[in-house]
Amino acid sequence: MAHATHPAPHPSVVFSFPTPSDVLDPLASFILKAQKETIDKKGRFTVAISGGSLPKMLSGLIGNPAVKWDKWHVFYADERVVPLDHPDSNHNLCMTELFSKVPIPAANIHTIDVPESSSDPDTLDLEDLSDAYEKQLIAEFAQKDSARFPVFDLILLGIGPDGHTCSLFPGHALLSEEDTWVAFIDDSPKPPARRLTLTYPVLNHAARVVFVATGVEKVDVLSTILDKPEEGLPASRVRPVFPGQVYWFVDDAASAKVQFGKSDFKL
Ligand SMILES: O=C1O[C@H](COP(=O)(O)O)[C@@H](O)[C@H](O)[C@H]1O
Repeated sequence: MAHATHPAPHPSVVFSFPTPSDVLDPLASFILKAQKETIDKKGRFTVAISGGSLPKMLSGLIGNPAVKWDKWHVFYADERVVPLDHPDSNHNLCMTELFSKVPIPAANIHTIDVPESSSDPDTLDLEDLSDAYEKQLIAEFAQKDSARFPVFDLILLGIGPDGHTCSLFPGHALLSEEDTWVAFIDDSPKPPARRLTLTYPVLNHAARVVFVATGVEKVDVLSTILDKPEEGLPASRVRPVFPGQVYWFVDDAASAKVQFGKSDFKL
């Protein structure tokens, strides 16, 4: 069977700033520009968001009247299978750092189906949970366009010091997932072990993927991701199909060893 040929993905764009706090305003401005372009065209803004250090880096959006929170439709790029109010939950973290501080309608935040204060989330079936989360994505995306995979307007990701992103870990079988939109993992090398994650087919159909990484603990992995993509670390494999684009918002401590060209930030 003949396969459609796609133009090669755009090279990543890397912005580096002196300190983590210098990242906040440019990142917020970038997100606002993406929001405006998208809402002007289709009236809603679909966003996937990670946990870890990322939510705190979105503080430049808090109190900004230009953010149209009622148009945001938020999914989690990955989630730990723990109660939604558990300290390990990415939703709990995003609520604490961002969503509790802004007027986003609760219905626009799509969580996995693990009740708050659930006493034994380990009894929940991971396949059922990932299927249910995929159904939430289908409800948002599949009826609005005929694309085989959802096209997020913006995916906001972090990286671990081992090069993982979402819950896609080095050497794991999930790196080869080509079909499902949401997958589960029960052997995450970083606790907690049981997680759901968006897959590469979803990440690699996004309109924009923004990685945020700061601090000296990311310095070695960032140069491997950007300068040695042939090593195949999970974050290096995020290469959205044309016209999708990857952007990096990093600080100088994290990018100190990066040879890959950096761009001046301008909107
Ligand atoms: O476990 C996770 O780790 C990554 C990276 O976290 P960070 O604290 O080093 O930024 C995060 O992006 C992901 O959402 C989370 O589940």
